[in-house]
Amino acid sequence: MASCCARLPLSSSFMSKLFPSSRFHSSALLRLPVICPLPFVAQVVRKAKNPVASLSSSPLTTPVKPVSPTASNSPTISRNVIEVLEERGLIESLTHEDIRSACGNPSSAPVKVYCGFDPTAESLHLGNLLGLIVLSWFQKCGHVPVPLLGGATARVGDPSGKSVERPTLDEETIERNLSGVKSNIEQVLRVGGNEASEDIWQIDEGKYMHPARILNNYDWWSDFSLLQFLRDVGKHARVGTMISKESVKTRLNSEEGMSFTEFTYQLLQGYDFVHLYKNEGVSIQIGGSDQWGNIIAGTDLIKKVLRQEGAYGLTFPLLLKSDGTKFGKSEGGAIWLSPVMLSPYKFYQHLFATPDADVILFLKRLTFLCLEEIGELEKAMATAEYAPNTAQRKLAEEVTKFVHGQEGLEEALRATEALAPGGTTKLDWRSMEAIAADLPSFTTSLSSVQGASLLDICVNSGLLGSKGAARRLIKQGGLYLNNEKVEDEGKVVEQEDIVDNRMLLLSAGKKNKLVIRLQ
Ligand SMILES: Nc1ncnc2c1ncn2[C@@H]1O[C@H](COP(=O)(O)OP(=O)(O)OP(=O)(O)O)[C@@H](O)[C@H]1O
Ligand SMILES: N[C@@H](Cc1ccc(O)cc1)C(=O)O
Repeated sequence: MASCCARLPLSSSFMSKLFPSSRFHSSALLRLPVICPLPFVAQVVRKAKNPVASLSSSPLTTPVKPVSPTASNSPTISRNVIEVLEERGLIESLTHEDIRSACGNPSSAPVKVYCGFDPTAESLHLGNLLGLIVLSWFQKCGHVPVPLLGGATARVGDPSGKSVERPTLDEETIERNLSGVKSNIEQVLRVGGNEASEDIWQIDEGKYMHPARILNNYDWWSDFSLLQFLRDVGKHARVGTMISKESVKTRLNSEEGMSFTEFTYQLLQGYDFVHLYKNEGVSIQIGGSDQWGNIIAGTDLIKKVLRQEGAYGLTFPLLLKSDGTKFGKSEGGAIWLSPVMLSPYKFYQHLFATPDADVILFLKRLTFLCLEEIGELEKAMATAEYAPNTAQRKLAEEVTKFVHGQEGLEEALRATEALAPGGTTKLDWRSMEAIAADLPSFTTSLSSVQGASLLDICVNSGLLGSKGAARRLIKQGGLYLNNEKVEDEGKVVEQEDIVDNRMLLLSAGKKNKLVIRLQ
C-alpha cells in the first residue's frame, strides 16, 4: 500500500510567491552596515527585569534564567518558521501543507519539534549541524526543540542512504558516542532540564524562549518486549509499504541484501514519533532528505495507532560538497563539531575554504545572518572591488561562533593569524596546538631549552642547517620566536618565552615555521 502522505515538492512558481522580492540596498556594500529586521526572537509586551544576553549570541556562555510561566511571559510566535526555512532553502519536502498553520498562528501554542541523532560516532559533523540549525530556527520563532538521542536506534542501524549494513556498535562505544553527541547538542542549542518549571527561559529584556529538551529513545525501547512490538507496532505496518521505501529498495537490489534488523529500523523511528506525539506532545519531526521514508513511517503510524491527523514531517536538503558528495563521516575527512576531534581553527579553515559557487547557499543554510545582509554580500561578489574571501570569512566566523562559541572563534582567528605569512599574533598554547598539526614539530625536554642559545635550538631542531645560517637570518630580520622578531644573535630562551610552559614557535622567514613541544 502506498504511503498515505503526499510528498510536496516546492515548485518554482509556488516558491516565488513565498519569496517576495528582497529589499536589497544598492552598491555601497560592505561599507554601509545592513540594517536587518529584528531576529525572530519571541517577544512579549511587558518588560522584564534583569536583562541578560540576547538569543543571537553564543548559547554556551550566555546566562539564562528559568522563569515561572505567566500569561505575559509566554514566548509568542513571532514569525512563521516554515516561511523562514523556505526563504533560506532549508525545506526539501513537507508531509502536509497544514504544517504552515500549525506553526504560524500567533495565538496558538508553540509546537514541539524533534530531530533524531543516532550516536554512530563520538561527534556530530557539519552535515548533522543542519538538523540542529533547523531546530534552532524553530526555537528562535517561539517553538520547543526536542533533539532525540538514538540510544536504541543506534543499536539497530539506519539503512537510509547506506549502501552496506552499518557495523554493530558495542555498548561501551554507544555510551561514549551518546555523551559526545549530547555535548554537541549542548554546544549549540539552549538546553533545559526536564522540570516543567524550566519550560520558559528569560534570555533578554522582554525576551523569552523555550529551552530544548534532550530525550533518548533507549528510555522507551529498553523495556519494550518483542511481543509488544509485534502486536502494537508491527500489526499496523504493511510489508509492501516498507519494501517500497528508498532505503530498502536500494539495499534489496545489492548483493549483500539487508538484514531483518535493519529492515525494521523504519518502524523503530516511526514508533518514536508515536511515543513522542502521545507522551510529549511532539507534532513535527524534521530530518535530512534521506530521512523521508522514516518520517512518513511515523506520521502513518500516528494515524493508524492513535487515529490522529496532527503530526507532520519536514525534510531539509542534504548539505553537499562542491563535488556533489554529502558532508558526512563515511568517506573520511568529516568536519566534526567536537573541538576535541577537530580544533575550532581547523573547523574555521574548512568553512573558509568553501568555493565561491557555494558560499551564498551555505550562508543561507548554515548561519542566522539576515537575508538582506547575505544578498548584499552576493551582489558585492559580482563587483570588481570585492575583496576575495569576504563571504567565506563571514561564513567561517558565523558558523564557528555558533558551534564553538565566541572563545572558540577567537582561538580559530588567533591560530589563523599566527599561521598567516608574517603573522604577529601573541600566542597561547591552545592556538599553537591548533596549528601544530599543520606544521612540522619537534619534541624535546623543557630543561633543554631553558637558558639555551636560540642559535643552537634552530640547528638542533632542524629548522636551519647551521648557526651561520641562523645568524644571517637574524641580520636580515627573518628569524621569529613566537612571532616576535629576534634581533640579538646571542638570544637565549627565557622562561617567559616558553608559551604556557609547553611550547615555542620558531619561524625562519614568513612561511617556514616549526613548533617545539616541551615535555
Ligand atoms: N550532509 C548532510 N546534510 C544534511 N543532513 C545530513 C547530512 N549528513 C547527514 N545528515 C543528517 O544527519 C542524520 C544522521 O546522518 P547519518 O548518521 O545517517 O549519516 P552520516 O553521519 O553522514 O554518516 P555517513 O557519512 O556514514 O553516511 C540524518 O538525519 C541525515 O539526514
Ligand atoms: N535515523 C536517524 C536518527 C533518528 C533516530 C530515531 C528517531 O526517532 C529519529 C531519527 C539517523 O540516521 O540519524
